[in-house]
Amino acid sequence: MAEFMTETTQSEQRSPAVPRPGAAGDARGGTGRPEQEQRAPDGDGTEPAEGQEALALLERTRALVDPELRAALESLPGSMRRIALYHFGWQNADGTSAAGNAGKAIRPALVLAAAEALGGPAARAAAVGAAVAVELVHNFTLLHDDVMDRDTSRRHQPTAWTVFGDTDAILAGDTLLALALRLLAEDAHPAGGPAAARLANCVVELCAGEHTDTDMEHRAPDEVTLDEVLAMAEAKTGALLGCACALGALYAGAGPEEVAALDGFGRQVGLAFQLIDDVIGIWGDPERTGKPAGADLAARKKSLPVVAALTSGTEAAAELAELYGKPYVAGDAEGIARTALAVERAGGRDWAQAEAADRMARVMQELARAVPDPEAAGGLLALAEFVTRRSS
Ligand SMILES: CC(C)=CCC/C(C)=C/CC/C(C)=C/COP(=O)(O)OP(=O)(O)O
Repeated sequence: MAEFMTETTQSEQRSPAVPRPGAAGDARGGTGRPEQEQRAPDGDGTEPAEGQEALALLERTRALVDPELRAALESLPGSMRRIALYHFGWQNADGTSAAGNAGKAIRPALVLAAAEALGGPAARAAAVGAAVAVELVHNFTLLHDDVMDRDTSRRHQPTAWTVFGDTDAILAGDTLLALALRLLAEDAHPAGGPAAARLANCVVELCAGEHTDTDMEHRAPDEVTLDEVLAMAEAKTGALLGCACALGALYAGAGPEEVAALDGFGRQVGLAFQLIDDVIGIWGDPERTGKPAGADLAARKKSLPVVAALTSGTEAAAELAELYGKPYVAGDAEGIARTALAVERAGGRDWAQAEAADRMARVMQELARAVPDPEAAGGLLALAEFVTRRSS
């Protein structure tokens, strides 16, 4: 399977490589498992045994979703198709074909696993178009997010805006969003219409979450509360994972209560996912993540571990607030290392890991409510564990 990545590499002016703090090992998931067990799969034979089920699901998802995804992209006008195929790694910038790294496929895997959990293989087959739609929306957000954050690399290749320019990358993102909604609106399955409406609502929530995220960058360090940043993470990341599960439920013919329960499950998975993403963003190994550790600190992002640290009332919190109060100076790797250490000393890292573990406990509760049969719930559980165990 393609290499596993989370976020992107930011512009070098904003994001130096960060020496890792003395006590800090690789980014850890919130499950409290030893680092070796939490390593994301990378094809070097170190995958934990319990991650194999998720890996197999992700691979099967790519096999089911990619043909429809590619067909949808092929239907686009040439100008947009070129950028989209480049973004998914299926074409080089000059239009020649490429092997591709289209991402982990976590969201479409959740759609298919939710559909199968409630409706068996027939529901899973019916939900492939919805899985494609969710993956298109996810990639719309990535294209736009890279422009906004000036990130220069994603999935080990230059971001679309660095190759085609801001305008074209934004338009390609808009096109993917429209394509996603068209796919659902044109689906003859009775769930198509409700799924389109649900996905559209989710995009509204995502945009509001992203707005809060960027807005927080400009607010003083002592102005942002932990509740606010948790709500932001739920909107920015949890909403789409929740929606993915809800769409799977809709295609299984589930009623409103089951759909809501699956949405709740996906949101908790999404929060755990973002907590780990934020930990990786500070202490992750750049070799594995493909982005220099500390990029979020350089951008003065109010990520979850940072806000936990800032609101801890510790001496290190005051030091962190002072560091965050000053703009990042390009190339100041030592300053970033001090900032990471302050977050850690103020308890931000421990908090994020404990919170991710807590979210996983809620994930289990939500899952038991949504899919009482443990055997049917197996795929969803494997995916939930996978996202909190990853280190890239
Ligand atoms: C409206 C707007 C611009 C919203 C932005 C929302 C946004 C980008 C949230 C971050 C979510 C996230 C951690 C993505 C990486 O997903 P992944 O690691 O699953 O990516 P992959 O597909 O490369 O595997």
